[in-house]
Amino acid sequence: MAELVFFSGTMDCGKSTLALQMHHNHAARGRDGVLFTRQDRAGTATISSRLGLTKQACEVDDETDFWAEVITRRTHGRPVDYVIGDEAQFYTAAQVDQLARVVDELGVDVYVFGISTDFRARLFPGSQRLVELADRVDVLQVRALCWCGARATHNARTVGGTMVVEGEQVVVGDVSGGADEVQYEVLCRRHHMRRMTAATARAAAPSALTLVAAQTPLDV
Ligand SMILES: Nc1ncnc2c1ncn2[C@@H]1O[C@H](COP(=O)(O)OP(=O)(O)O)[C@@H](O)[C@H]1O
Ligand SMILES: Cc1cn([C@H]2C[C@H](O)[C@@H](COP(=O)(O)O)O2)c(=O)[nH]c1=O
Repeated sequence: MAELVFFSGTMDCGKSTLALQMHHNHAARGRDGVLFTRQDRAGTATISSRLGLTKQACEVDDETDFWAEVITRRTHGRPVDYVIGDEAQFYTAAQVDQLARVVDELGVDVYVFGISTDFRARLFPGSQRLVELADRVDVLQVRALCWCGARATHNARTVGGTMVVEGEQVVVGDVSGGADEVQYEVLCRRHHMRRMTAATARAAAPSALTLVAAQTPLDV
């Protein structure tokens, strides 16, 4: 039976890598798939993994109708056995409904990848709808780590290393970048709630942070 699976995790935990691996494995067995993404860091119509893989994909925007995308391809003779969607947090709730319909009425497997929560630890609308509708939510097993060594569960937005809690929900960016730029850092819940990034922890207690590197996770 076809299924809608939401593969979720923090930024930088390997979601895009897994999306491209799944595509490779299915395509290698002769299955026909369509790749989608929205606002990838590397540019329009691209799925990019920090491990270096990139693949062309269809860019999703507010007008995209996944039902129509699949029906059109099938009308033109493509079987469309599966759909892979990256950066699914940026999809609209209506688009997630379309994906569920593609699974249920067309028997297409839909595998979507994205972060669940934003820099304020609030669900993105697309992710919320996926949690509501997916047959399964799979949390990626590769652990992204907080600076303290604990499993990172939250995404912080930083400017100059300091966590910010005001701003637009969507600001495309990376976990590394120029010091003054908006960037992101993954944290455990405790340090997200305390707004304690690696830079602020280092400034507050340089020796404690050095210690953390040696004994992880540490109760700081
Ligand atoms: N130089 C590297 N060597 C080995 N693994 C790396 C390297 N750079 C990134 N990675 C791996 O790639 C992961 C990020 O993969 P990516 O698919 O881009 O993440 P996501 O889509 O979840 O943001 C990191 O968690 C790490 O495991
Ligand atoms: C937390 C958060 C993230 N984003 C953006 C930043 C990146 O462009 C993507 C996540 O990409 P990744 O492949 O999972 O690293 O989302 C955002 O716009 N708003 C946020 O709050």
